[in-house]
Amino acid sequence: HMIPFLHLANKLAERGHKTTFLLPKKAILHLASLNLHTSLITLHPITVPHVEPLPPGTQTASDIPIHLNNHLATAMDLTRPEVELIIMSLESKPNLLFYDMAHWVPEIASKLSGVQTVCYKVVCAASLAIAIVPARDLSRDKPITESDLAELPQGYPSNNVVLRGAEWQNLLFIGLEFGSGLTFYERITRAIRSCDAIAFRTCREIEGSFCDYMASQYNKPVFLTGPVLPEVESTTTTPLDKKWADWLDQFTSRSVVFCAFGSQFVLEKEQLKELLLGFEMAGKPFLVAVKPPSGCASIGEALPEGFEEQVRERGVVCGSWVQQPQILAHPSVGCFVSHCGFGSMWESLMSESQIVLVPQLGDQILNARIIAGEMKVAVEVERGENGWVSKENLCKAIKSVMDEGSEVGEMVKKNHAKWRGVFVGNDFMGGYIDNFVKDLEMLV
Ligand SMILES: O=c1ccn([C@@H]2O[C@H](COP(=O)(O)OP(=O)(O)O[C@H]3OC[C@@H](O)[C@H](O)[C@H]3O)[C@@H](O)[C@H]2O)c(=O)[nH]1
Repeated sequence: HMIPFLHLANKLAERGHKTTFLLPKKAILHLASLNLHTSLITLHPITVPHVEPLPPGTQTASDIPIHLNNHLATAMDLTRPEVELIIMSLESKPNLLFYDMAHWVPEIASKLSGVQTVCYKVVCAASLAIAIVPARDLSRDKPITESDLAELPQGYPSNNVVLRGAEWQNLLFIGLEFGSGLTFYERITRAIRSCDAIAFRTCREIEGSFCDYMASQYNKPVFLTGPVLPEVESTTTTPLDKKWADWLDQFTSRSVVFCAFGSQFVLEKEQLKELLLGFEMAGKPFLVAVKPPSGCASIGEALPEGFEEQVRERGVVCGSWVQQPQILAHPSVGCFVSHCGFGSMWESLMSESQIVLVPQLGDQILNARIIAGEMKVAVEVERGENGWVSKENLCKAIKSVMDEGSEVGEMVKKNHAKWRGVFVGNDFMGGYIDNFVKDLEMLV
């Protein structure tokens, strides 16, 4: 979630505003190149205390498997004294404090008169509206079941942007502990209830009704920042590494399939193998950048036998971080196979690639319902009954958007071009940020 906060700081800096951004040291190393206004944005380190059973040195969610995030939230809560000290010692008193899950930030703000707080949400508004609203009575003494969730909260504004059948299991985690004795539901509702304004990284054009629902549920103003993405071609952005630029350059326009699944999700080894066979089967050049699967120290251990030999001329599998926005902007890339994390969703919508979705977590499934189901700009890969994504289904989805003359491919391409025209035209993003700044000025 730190990347979109930094993108927002860049947009505020373009308009002359200063930000001090508190984040773990490791994240500073990773994100420093995204800071486009070093004179106005200070990346200030905080120390993440060790909490058992986290591996020593854990600093961010991408360091650990997702089931340990609960303990990382506890570690985050333990940074409170340091965060408070840093805020109190800033040269000039801030006007605004932005936070996400650190529900205690407004208590710090209350010690400084006239400081307003904004709870900034960088997942789709629908994912909060469907699960984390007062209309749901998810108090602790009642364990949450799939059937509790499957009943939509009263007034939820859609029958399409929903989960179906076993997909509801993906939301059961909201009833589990998420740091310092709070459930995820309690943490997020507390964080939202205590802010002065809620902000979403979304736009009215696709999520207006969900934002209105959140405003009425929490009785708070809701501000929208729009997608908040840097201009990839900008001279201030780091260019794509030569290694990848050279590799992509050898292929024809829009012929390469690129796959990435975000900063958190770790696949099972057998599922990754199956997906890789699906890429091979689709017959297009491909670049897959995913974390090594669970139980594997390196991506090499997870490759099907003889795979590297077989795909040598046209396929690469990389087990580390690549520059996703720059890769998506490369003219050889024609298809993005994505987990549909909210950041990747926006980056794919702004790109000219066809979009194939393999959503994993609850919010990603809702994002997929929005962009594949409602906007019809993407294709979601069909899963088997047990949740398995077969090589045949992945191959089918890729071919449906990449093969010349495919009706589905033509349809999503046309719809995507229409929406892309909205998002990149008429200073759409700039307009959202200008309005957001006006909203903030009214708040302070
Ligand atoms: O190799 C990579 C992988 C990812 N990235 C970048 O990392 C970001 C990933 O963000 P996403 O929101 O797509 O996905 P994450 O899985 O990391 O996010 C998390 O927060 C947002 C939620 O919607 C997701 O469900 C949650 O997993 C993107 O900006 C992407 O460009 C890289 O630059 N290189």
